[in-house]
Amino acid sequence: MITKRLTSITSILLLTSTLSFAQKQALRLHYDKPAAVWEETLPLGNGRLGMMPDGGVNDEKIVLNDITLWSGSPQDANNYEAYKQLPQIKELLLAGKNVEAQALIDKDFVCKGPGSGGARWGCYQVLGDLDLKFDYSKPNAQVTNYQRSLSLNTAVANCSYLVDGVTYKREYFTSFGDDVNMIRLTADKPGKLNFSINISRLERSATSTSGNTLLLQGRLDNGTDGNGMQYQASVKAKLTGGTLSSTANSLLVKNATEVIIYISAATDFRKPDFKQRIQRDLDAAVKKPYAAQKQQHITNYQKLFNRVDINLGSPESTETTDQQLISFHKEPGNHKDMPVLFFQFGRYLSISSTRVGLLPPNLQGLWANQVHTPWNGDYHLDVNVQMNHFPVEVSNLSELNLPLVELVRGLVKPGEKTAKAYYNADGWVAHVITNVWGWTEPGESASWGVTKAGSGWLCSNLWDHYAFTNDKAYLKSIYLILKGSAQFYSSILIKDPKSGYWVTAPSSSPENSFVMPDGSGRHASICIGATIDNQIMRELFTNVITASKTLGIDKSFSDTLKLRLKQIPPAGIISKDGRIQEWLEDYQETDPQHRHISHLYGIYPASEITPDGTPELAEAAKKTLNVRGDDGPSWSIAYKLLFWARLHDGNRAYKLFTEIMKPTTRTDINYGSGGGIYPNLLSAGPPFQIDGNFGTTAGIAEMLIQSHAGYIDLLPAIPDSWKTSGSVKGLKARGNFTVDFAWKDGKVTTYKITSPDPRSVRVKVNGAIKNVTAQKS
Ligand SMILES: C[C@@H]1O[C@@H](O)[C@@H](O)[C@H](O)[C@@H]1O
Repeated sequence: MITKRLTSITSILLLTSTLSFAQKQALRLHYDKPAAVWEETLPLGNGRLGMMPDGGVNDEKIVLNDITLWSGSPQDANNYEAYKQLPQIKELLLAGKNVEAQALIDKDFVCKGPGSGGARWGCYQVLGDLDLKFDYSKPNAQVTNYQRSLSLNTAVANCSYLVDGVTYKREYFTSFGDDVNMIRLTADKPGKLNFSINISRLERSATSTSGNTLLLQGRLDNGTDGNGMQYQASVKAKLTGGTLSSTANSLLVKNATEVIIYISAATDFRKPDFKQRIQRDLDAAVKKPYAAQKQQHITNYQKLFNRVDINLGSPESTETTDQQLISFHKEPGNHKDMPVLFFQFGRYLSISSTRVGLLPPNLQGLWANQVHTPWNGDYHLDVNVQMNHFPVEVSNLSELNLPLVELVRGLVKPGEKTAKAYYNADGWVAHVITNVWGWTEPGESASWGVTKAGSGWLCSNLWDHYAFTNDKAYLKSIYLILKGSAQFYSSILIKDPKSGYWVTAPSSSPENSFVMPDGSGRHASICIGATIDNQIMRELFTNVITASKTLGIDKSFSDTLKLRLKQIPPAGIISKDGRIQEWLEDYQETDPQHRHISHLYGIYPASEITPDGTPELAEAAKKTLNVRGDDGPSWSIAYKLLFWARLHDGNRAYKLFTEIMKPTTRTDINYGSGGGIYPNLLSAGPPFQIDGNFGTTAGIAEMLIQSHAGYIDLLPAIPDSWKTSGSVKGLKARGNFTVDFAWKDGKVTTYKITSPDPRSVRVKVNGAIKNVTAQKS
């Protein structure tokens, strides 16, 4: 009886009042000292430009970024003779000679040239460093009242401190509106601001001034004649009081009371007129009143950020964020503010690191302080770039999936060449890594480089955007991408006489290897029909069949895929010891705790293995995860969190959240264990790698709402520590539904489901699945 009444108008009223409390949450990162290292600086960005100020009192260093700044250039490193080796490679594999097949692949079936290790492949690079050197009347005067913060509600950072009776304030934002970086400095006593402005870069740069404009210009190495991408940053300062002058390579501010610094930057990536654009943006920004610019920035940012609220019933912590992280890791149960802060920080990072019409977030989003970034700061396709987009749909930032869609669309043509060169196959393929130059070739080593799950996995992200938006026009616009990928996998399958299944060959499970079962103790990576290939094909073929039906096209191709679904291996095969096999054969792993868990792709992002639909496989998956352990780079722990959430074990998922949230300062490149979170809440591989942030954000949402199993599931994996009470506003479910709900003692008390096209929807509330009618949003 109660439940029935609760879905009426009264519940909605009840709900709305609860949520208005949530909306007032102040979400910020804050500290009581300047950043001592880059991993303590505050990330600001507007999806194209970025800056990370350290808040230094005497010397402020601000690292600048532009998401398009890449060295290297387009190249064709396909080995067009490679497909001729395929018959022999397949023969060796079917004969169980995996090591020999791998050797042949290393010889003739990888990319030509140095691949990702070469200058032509390129890497994402830092733009430069802006340095502000301050003169205070009493140089070594004591600094007091220091505070530094970043508001997630406004995407504005601040710092302030007191020196010699003068309060100095700085405000920073990367404008969502004027598309320039802006820094406003004030002193509460007239004429107290004295500092120099310098800009520099470690290499390939020239700093100069033209009038009172400071310029940093250069050209990166394209790996051929050295004349690669051009870039420029132009800096202007607007003063209240005092004087501005310039030297050959710096600006000098004397006796000012307020200074606004504007940094406009761009590259010639798809923009030959980039210099005009920089000047236009700079001139326009300098003319506008600051308060209006700041308000415009906040309004544009909040259009995305304010769509979602989460409240776990605890007030904002009073500790500084670095202290809060330490306290949380010590006593997770007592600090429910951290999951909310970390979740919303993930949404903030999505909004700040990509924008429609440009590039998706790379391994470091868009924040880099090096010329040579770890793993080239590229787009890894065997979990990393996909994980960067795991949270965007459910956390109501759907349009931020579109830059990835366009990156993938750009891989189809080069991917068709690669499919022909290596497999003489139809369709298109991409392997383990790509860059802004359209790389689809295998990598330079067989041990990791010939995994071809990347393109199929990307299609899963593309499908998700359709599943969550229900946008048929979008589906039509991506259909040929999905079809081309399905064509590739379908056309390279061979029949494995031993298992009778049709499988991919050569195949491999991302970056993992096994012990040869021939007693030689040798290790190999190359096999036939790795589990992830089978799971990706099952999901992709099913999606293409659904798309062709929805669009009323391509029936014959859809029928070939229906046949293929009967021929390829199932989503999971249970091994002798009760786990999900990573490979078609029950090989012994070389590293049972390996960071990649690719054979559980069928649980997330796919939904081929579910507790209700495939209970045995779900149990086997739990065994697999228990052996894999809870350690690894942040992305790996975040992925395990997602699996346990999909397996509906909220407490285990929460335990993994606490594992992720361990404070770290390590920055060495580490493949194995490690993980951790830096004082600025960015996630560590180590080093800094943003997929841990995004994977965890998706994981928190997955504990509160799921919609992949054919119904909307509220609180599917809520941990005990969140059960007391809480509320959510604006999370999304597949079918283009927006869901607000609240709970008490682990039970949903009220919920509201809306949609632009209201219709009946199945929802699971407190264990019961029912049909309700969504309301018009
Ligand atoms: C960027 C790198 O990508 C893969 O190689 C992962 O296995 C590593 O852990 C790292 O995340």
